Amino acid sequence: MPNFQVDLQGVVELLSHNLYSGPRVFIRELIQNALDAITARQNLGEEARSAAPAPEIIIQARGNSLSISDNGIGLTETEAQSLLATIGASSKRDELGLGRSDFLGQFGIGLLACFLVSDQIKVTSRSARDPQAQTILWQGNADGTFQISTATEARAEAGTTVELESRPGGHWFDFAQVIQLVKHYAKYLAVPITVVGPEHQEMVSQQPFPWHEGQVRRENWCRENFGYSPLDTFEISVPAAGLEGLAYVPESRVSPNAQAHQIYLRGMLVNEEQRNLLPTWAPFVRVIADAQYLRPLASREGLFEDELLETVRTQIGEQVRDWLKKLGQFAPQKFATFLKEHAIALKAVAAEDASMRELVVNNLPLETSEGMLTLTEAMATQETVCYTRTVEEYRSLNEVARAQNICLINGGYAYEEAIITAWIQDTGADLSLLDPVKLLGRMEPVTASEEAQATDLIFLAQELLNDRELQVVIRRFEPATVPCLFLPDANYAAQVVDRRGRQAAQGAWAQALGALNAPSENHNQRFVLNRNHSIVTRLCALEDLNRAEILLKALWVQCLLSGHHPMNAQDRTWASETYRHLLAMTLPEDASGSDWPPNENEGENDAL
Ligand SMILES: Nc1ncnc2c1ncn2[C@@H]1O[C@H](COP(=O)(O)OP(=O)(O)OP(=O)(O)O)[C@@H](O)[C@H]1O
Repeated sequence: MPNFQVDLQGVVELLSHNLYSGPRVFIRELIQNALDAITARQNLGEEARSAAPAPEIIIQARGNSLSISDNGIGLTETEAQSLLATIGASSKRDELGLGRSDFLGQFGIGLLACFLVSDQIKVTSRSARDPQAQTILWQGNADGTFQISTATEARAEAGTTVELESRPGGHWFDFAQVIQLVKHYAKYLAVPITVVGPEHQEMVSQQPFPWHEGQVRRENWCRENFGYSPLDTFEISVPAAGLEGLAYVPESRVSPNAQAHQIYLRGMLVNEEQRNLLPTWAPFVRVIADAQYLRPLASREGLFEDELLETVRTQIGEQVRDWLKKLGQFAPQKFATFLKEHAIALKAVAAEDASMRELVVNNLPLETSEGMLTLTEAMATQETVCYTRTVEEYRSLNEVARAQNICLINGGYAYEEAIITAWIQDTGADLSLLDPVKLLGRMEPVTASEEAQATDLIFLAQELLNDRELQVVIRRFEPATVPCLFLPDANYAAQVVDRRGRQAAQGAWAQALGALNAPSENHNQRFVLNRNHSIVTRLCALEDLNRAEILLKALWVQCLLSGHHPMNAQDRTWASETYRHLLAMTLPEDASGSDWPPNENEGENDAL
């Protein structure tokens, strides 16, 4: 049966454009092969291991050519024939064809990356399996041809050398370039790598990972690599994945995009921007870690999403929670800074994640009518706790709610209502949206004679405010300094949001939204006059209904302004009238009161 034909150039094109981030990955693939060969030699057994020289990798960067030598397992002629020239063939898979966890390679394509920078790959190798093994020379070409022969010059030791020739004008094999690339991928590798240049040489691997360093160096690493000073650092470890690492929490808030982790596999860099290493609820932690057993993607530039990675995420998540707990217990000042700096990120996550919600609810103070309190503090110390959906509603009602022994929480800031409602669902806590009717129910009714005295006034106010579809009532409530109160109904916040949406919408959308969401008729709204306030007491006794009307309009306007409620055209006109009356009263000729109230028709539509 005929075999498939392979267009090598087509395959190399495919790798370079769809798999690898760029030609520079050739050096990573070569180092990984050298490292796997050293591991394979160590796997030969105790005897072979003790007879083998100390592992090392030497790279010669000569500008127009590059060679990399290892003293690993080497290749026999048969192995070279079957493994080097067959795309997809690899010696690093087990009997079931699965990648073996002690090797970095498994796909059998890595060596092809060399064709991204060279038209020729020359491999000189001597196998460590057989002391009598000959040195073989395999030469593969970008046009898809290859030759294999016995090398004219025998290697003294087992191992492999791969040589590449630069294309005209190529810069990949310059000494400085090679040093930079090797450092990038392999500076933490345990095996020594020496890069030899035309004039000097440099040892570039075997740098300690930051978790093997003292605190000062750990922090410096963070500044140099993540670009910020850490508020705190803690070690992480997931034995099931052979993972060790260091987690950094920034001193001040960082953009969510900064949640990119540095991940290494057995000392080789896989990805500097790994995203799925931590649970999404921990955007305030950035990690550098090295793992033995996580699986890389074929591109080797990310991690394969499997059960082990899921375990890593869960266990690192638990370690972040432990760190938070300890920080709260033993470093309250740092913990406070953490909460302050990362409040928005914490709240965003808490709206979705129950465990983060617990942390936020127990530790993040919210604005309440009793001062800054955490949700659990408010629930533990206050008899009745309610929340508002908007900042405006909170501002207009917090003093009055407080006086009626209701602790009011401002749920108008980002994520707060979502956290509160989710927490009520989690715990069944006795906490609800403030119902203005309930607030009204807590106010003291006036006596029958006071009610009778106020009848005309209430009737007049009802008539004046006819368009607002509200009920005017009179009660006694604290604080006595508040003469009146506008109590929107419980859906008020939703209406405000709706209204803002309609105002922001343009053209046809505005019309469509307007038709769908026409302002609803609302008879649950109340305008409450406070009989405890001296002006209201005097107003009830006032027989001059002209004056009463002016004062009622002024009270209404003041009530809207102090509660940050929206004003319509009529409210604005009344506001102008009120100011005009005030100004007229303060002028010397009007101070006698002879011309008071001033003529209603003068400057009717003047806006102040
Ligand atoms: N330095 C080396 N020493 C010994 N054998 C080598 C060396 N380099 C490559 N080989 C052999 O060539 C095979 C193919 O290498 P290649 O880099 O293409 O794929 P791989 O390393 O097996 O898998 P991956 O594509 O995941 O890197 C390897 O499996 C290995 O057997």
